[in-house]
Amino acid sequence: MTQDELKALVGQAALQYVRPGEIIGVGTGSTVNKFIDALAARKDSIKGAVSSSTASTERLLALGIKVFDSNEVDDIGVYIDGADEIDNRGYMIKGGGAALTREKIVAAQSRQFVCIADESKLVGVLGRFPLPVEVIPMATRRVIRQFGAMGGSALVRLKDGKPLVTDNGQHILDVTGLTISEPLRFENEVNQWPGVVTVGVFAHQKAAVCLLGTAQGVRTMTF
Ligand SMILES: O=C(CO)[C@H](O)[C@H](O)COP(=O)(O)O
Repeated sequence: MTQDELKALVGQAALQYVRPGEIIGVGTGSTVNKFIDALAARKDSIKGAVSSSTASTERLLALGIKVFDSNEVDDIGVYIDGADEIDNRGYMIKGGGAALTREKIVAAQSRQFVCIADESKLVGVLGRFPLPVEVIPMATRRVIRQFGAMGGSALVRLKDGKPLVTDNGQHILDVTGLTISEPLRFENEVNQWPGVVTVGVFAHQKAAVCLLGTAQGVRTMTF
């Protein structure tokens, strides 16, 4: 099976976590796009969605799914999102699509995080994928230096030759050279650096379930 087919497989499998009458949380990325496509068949059974990006919002609206502002909603039953890496404890690196801050907010608002990913995303230790970090532009140089002191190397993510601007008006650093063996401690530490909006380690908002697309079918991991 191709990676695209594995993504479609887990996107479809995630429908089992969508309960009638609920508002669901929807993440961002190519795997979530497969989930949104599958959700179209169930759109009349749910109340609507809270979305983690303008890209997902547009896709949901185009299918006729109501999108609520996160501040309008008290309770989200399930949050479905992809990951750039996931380990066997449910800790993740996210933010490859630059939506990490809103993803963390919606995940924190939800009772259950269901991660959908193809098997290439499963790692022993987090850190192979460049770690996305959303930063306030005036803090960029300082935060780059702080990652340097930790042994990492941070670069500003570019789009069309200019710093990418997130949905929140901020920039993204991609950090390589780190091995994140203690994700909770790492997330706590980096979150305290002035100017860091969100670090792409999802340890406090880790997955409860991962639907992993493999050549043998969907493997369900629970944490
Ligand atoms: O965190 C994300 C976006 O900010 C995505 O979940 C992550 O990048 C995975 O994307 P894809 O499903 O396209 O591989």
